[in-house]
Amino acid sequence: MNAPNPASPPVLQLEQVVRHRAGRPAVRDLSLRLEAGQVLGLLGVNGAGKSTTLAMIAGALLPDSGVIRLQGQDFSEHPELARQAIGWLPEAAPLWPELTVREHLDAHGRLRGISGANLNAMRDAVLERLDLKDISRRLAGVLSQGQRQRLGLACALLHRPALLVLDEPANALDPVQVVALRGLLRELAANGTAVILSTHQLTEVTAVCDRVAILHEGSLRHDAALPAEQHAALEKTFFDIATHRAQAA
Ligand SMILES: Nc1ncnc2c1ncn2[C@@H]1O[C@H](COP(=O)(O)OP(=O)(O)OP(=O)(O)O)[C@@H](O)[C@H]1O
Repeated sequence: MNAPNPASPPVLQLEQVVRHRAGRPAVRDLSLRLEAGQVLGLLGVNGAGKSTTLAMIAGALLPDSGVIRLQGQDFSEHPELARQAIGWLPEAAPLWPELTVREHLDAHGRLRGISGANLNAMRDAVLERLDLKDISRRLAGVLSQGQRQRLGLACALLHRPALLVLDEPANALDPVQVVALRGLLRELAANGTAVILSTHQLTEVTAVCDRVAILHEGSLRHDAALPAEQHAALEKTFFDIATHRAQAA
């Protein structure tokens, strides 16, 4: 996908980020960078630290130490950056059951200072792109799991963020929607959006990611480009790390 531009800072940069949860290290000394147009797959066994990492990137959790930069700016000094530059889909899409699909998108837009004709255009674009047009007046409380997931994605995408942070985005999607999601992520990347997605599905990573990072016990054990000829090797790399057969990369 897009080659890094040496003149502009990376969209996302983590420097030696540490985070404890319930007194135990959940993320240890994590350094990572992501350029515009890259799609990074974040892998790891249950409890490896993926969701904790994504929540810190999205600004929902603070690191204990280390720095997170967004487009070159220290996140902790510019917390408002998250709202403008990041679209986040957490593990379970946070929805209000009593609001309609359309009202969710309007609320997300207004939170980001978007209104009027702009908001209408942006809302209609994501309703169309996420195949939500026919159910736009339905309450979130009666949506199926896959529809909820698509609404969560639509909320994350509405304001056209520079960085999309997706925790298990294919969860609950049917095979047709999984393929549509792959196409959407490729299209966003081609237009310069940086994407980081956590998943347990190695097939999702080989289908859309051009880089893969593997966390194990909170530490980054692998971070490399994923050219098509290495797709078959990913399974071995993952299992070597997950079963402690590999040394730290
Ligand atoms: N809310 C929480 N309170 C306390 N500890 C937590 C909390 N959330 C996660 N942890 C702990 O932090 C560590 C990392 O968890 P995290 O959810 O980031 O892993 P994960 O890789 O996303 O796992 P999974 O694949 O199961 O979603 C685990 O040891 C987990 O038990």
